[in-house]
Amino acid sequence: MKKKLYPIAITIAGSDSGGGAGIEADLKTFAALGVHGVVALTSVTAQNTYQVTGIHDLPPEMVARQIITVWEDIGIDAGKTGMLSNSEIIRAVAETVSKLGFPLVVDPVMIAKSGAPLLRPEAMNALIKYMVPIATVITPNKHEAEKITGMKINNFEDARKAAKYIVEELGATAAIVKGGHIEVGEESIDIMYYNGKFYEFRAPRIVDGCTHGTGCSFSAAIAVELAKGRDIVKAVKTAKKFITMAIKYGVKVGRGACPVNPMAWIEIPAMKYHVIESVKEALKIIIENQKLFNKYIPETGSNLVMAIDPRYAETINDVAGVKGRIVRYGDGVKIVGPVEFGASSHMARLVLTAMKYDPSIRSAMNLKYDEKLVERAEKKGYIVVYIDRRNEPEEVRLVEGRSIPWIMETAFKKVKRVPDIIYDTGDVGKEAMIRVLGKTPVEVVYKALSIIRE
Ligand SMILES: Cc1ncc(COP(=O)(O)OP(=O)(O)O)c(N)n1
Ligand SMILES: Cc1ncsc1CCOP(=O)(O)O
Repeated sequence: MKKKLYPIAITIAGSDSGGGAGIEADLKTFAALGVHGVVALTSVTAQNTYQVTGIHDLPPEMVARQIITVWEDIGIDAGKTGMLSNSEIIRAVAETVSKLGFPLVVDPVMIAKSGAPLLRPEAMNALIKYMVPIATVITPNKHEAEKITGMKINNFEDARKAAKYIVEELGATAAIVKGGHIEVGEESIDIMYYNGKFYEFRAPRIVDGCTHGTGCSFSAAIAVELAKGRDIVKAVKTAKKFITMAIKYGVKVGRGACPVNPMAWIEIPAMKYHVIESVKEALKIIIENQKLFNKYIPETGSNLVMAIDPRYAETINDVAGVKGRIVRYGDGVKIVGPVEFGASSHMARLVLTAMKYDPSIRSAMNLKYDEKLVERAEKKGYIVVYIDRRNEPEEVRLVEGRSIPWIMETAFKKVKRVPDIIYDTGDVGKEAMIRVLGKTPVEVVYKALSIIRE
């Protein structure tokens, strides 16, 4: 069968005016995972990260009409439901989806993270009676699974029983009981029952991540993978990876539970590509001027680095640099290895610390200390800071990796901003060094060239 270039996924769900959950989270998820998303809106909510102040349900015929209208022209390969709000909407959706017959992920939304009810109490039975049997996959959390099954879920054994019950007694094809609030440990474990077997999906638990919209985005990601024709197990595996990243790199806005970030899935790889290209572009300028740089490459070698966006940069693995560094070679220089993330330790930590003070400073390079370079930098009006490494406290010296952050912190304290240049004249076993900082590698290299040139 010929593969479709644009698989279509539908979200049948409510709108979250805060942009974190509901159709807003679903459409971001659809786009990030590469399908065309279409919508049947069920309800408009006035909502932010900590409260829901209003709910306005659409007429059930209008919900059904949206699904049918999209189907007739664009087609639907798979769908998901979110907030269905009342029993009339549930019936209209169940009837329409059953007629059209596409795979459906049911996220049995009942209560918002903020605590507001999103399903009327009168609709609980309709949800169990009409939605569960047509679910290809249903994705309840602990509370939702308890409501659907009438069981108490206190551990993974209970979660297994509930998942099996939802499939064997209530008629879903597969049921995933999400482990977010069950036996809280180092991992977040979801339990799925499907085709007579149990499956576990594990991911490291993100302690301080953003969770508003988690259920929406997770179920939307499963729907995407089903729309692409993946089997249920593969679809859930991808969705688990996807949601872990969306929680970890959440959108830190609002006073309540901050929203997940489905765009992280594509934004981070795109950024990494851009960062690598930026370092490479600047390395070309170094090679074009290698005779000038030759004299100013330190014995330990030089590195040129750039970090990804400060919203995402955490460790040296988020900073790209030259593997094996830049070294002196004949009367020029040699770029020893490829540009890679995690290739630099010293300059990467310098930039990570600088970004805490000024997120726009994402790049740096080190040069051999020469007083002429310092003089020229001062003459040019750069902010230049001298650090006396003999003042490095004992507790900093003794801890691997603490010196560079200390140098940056001390320099910042002196001039109340991230300087253009931080230099030191060395200490026992420590080579004297000039560090040039800037927004981009090209800016850093031109800054370096401007003080190297006589
Ligand atoms: C319109 C709308 N739909 C669904 C939700 C639920 O989202 P959230 O409160 O973050 O809970 P989960 O996504 O984890 O189930 C909502 N708040 N609004
Ligand atoms: C600044 C510096 N200090 C010791 S080695 C060195 C050069 C660059 O090191 P890295 O490749 O770890 O950034």
